[in-house]
Amino acid sequence: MLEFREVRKQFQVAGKTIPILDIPEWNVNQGDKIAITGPSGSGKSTLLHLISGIMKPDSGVITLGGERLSEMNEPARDSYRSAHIGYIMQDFYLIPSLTAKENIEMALSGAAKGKSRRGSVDEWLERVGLKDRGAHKPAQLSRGQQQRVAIVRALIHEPELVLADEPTGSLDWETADEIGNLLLELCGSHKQTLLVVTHDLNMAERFPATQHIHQINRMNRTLQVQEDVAI
Ligand SMILES: Nc1ncnc2c1ncn2[C@@H]1O[C@H](COP(=O)(O)OP(=O)(O)OP(=O)(O)O)[C@@H](O)[C@H]1O
Repeated sequence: MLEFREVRKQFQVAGKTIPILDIPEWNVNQGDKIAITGPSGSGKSTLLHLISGIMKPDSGVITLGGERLSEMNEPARDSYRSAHIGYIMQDFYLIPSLTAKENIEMALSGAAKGKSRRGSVDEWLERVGLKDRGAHKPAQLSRGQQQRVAIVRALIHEPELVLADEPTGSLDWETADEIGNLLLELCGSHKQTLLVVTHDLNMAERFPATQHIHQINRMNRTLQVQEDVAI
């Protein structure tokens, strides 16, 4: 469902070009559940930004669900993302002035407003243990509860692909455990593809597959060989 071919991404910083990702070939199948691990600064978030179309690669082809995402313009990538991808960001990005329910409803548009195939917003809130919290604003919720709202917002329109960037990064271990289980449970019973960037090894171990960014990124593979030699 997702293919990378000769994808390169670099950034310009203070007049210098810094290569970040160089991915010759990477394939993800529909329904795969993959934890992506790797050192800080190795390009994990950049990888998710490329997959979601938030960023474009400098060269190469990214194909998602049979569509060439890397060749779309920004509005087309944005509308592709809202229709097909659920993105759980590290800092939740809930709108502070809206209630939990209103934050979730934003992800449902047109005919789907108020209800998805897998139930109403209230049913989703109940499913994630927030039955009585729909009218609460983000500041009135704990971080774990805010993360549950962010998860429902990302999943309620039933995207084929779910991306999560450090979904347990700022949570205590017990809450992190619950959130990890919840994500796998909600995506597991459906043919949804789930890619999670995480530093949390407990979380990664729970996934059927773990891929280190070094395995995906040719440049990082070279770097790893050098590190190994240095050791
Ligand atoms: N917009 C940008 N402009 C310039 N450099 C950037 C930009 N975004 C990311 N970088 C750089 O690209 C590299 C990879 O960043 P990225 O956030 O993808 O790493 P990461 O593996 O997700 O790190 P972490 O685990 O710390 O979140 C870093 O060196 C970062 O400074």
